[in-house]
Amino acid sequence: MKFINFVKQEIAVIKDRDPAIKSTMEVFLYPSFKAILKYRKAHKLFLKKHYYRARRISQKTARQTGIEIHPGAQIGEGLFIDHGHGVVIGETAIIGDNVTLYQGVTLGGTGKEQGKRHPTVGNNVMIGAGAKVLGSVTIGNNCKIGAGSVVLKDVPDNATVVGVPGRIVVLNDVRVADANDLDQVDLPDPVMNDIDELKTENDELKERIIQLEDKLNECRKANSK
Ligand SMILES: CC(C)(COP(=O)(O)OP(=O)(O)OC[C@H]1O[C@@H](n2cnc3c(N)ncnc32)[C@H](O)[C@@H]1OP(=O)(O)O)[C@@H](O)C(=O)NCCC(=O)NCCS
Ligand SMILES: CC(=O)OC[C@H](N)C(=O)O
Repeated sequence: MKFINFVKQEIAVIKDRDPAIKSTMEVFLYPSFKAILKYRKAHKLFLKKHYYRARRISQKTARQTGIEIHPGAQIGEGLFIDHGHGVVIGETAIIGDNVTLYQGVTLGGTGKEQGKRHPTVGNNVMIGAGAKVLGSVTIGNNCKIGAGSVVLKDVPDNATVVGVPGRIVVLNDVRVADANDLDQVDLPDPVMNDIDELKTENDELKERIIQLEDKLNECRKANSK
């Protein structure tokens, strides 16, 4: 993409997603602007296997902006990183289009995986301040990851995830019941429920046997007359 088109796109993206911007010129002050511009350059070098030069750009940019994007990460159009401090995007992360990240977001590894070890993030996703998405997990399209969450599992499309570990609280615009909604004192006990059902069944069978024995005795009496 030509530089002028990149600038136009960035202006549109930031004006769309950040109510704090007041004038077009401010776009050049955003660390996100610099970090993404430099990432695109570093990524091209990475694809040509110029790994050292690519890393040199990304590390220098990290020092200047607080945003560390590994040149190997794959990033779609319209990424916006608001504020930026302490954002880390790992080598095998894949980010779709129109994604917003706030400060302190990590798209990182768990330290337990090799190869593809960073998250895949869908389109139109917002990841809140300080959230950590770890491992080769997939965040679906149109998801919101709450500030401060730690997400370790796949998230389906159209979900809001919050907490540590992350849990789905909204799916397809519907509030999802979760462990928080349970009565923590009288938790349901599935084994006890099964035993209760078996007891009831047993009582019914006992009753049935008594009825059949009564009938049998009546028949015997009738036959003996
Ligand atoms: C998660 C978030 C996106 C809201 O998404 P939403 O789909 O509109 O969800 P809701 O606001 O309906 O919240 C759903 C539930 O999650 C809870 N919740 C929301 N955000 C949460 C968070 N970050 N951590 C823990 N719980 C959270 C709400 O209290 C609510 O629970 P309740 O129904 O028991 O009250 C928003 O709260 C958030 O965290 N945004 C991050 C923005 C950010 O990082 N800003 C920094 C700017 S510098
Ligand atoms: C600090 C903060 O909330 O930032 C989010 C966005 N830039 C805004 O001003 O609303």
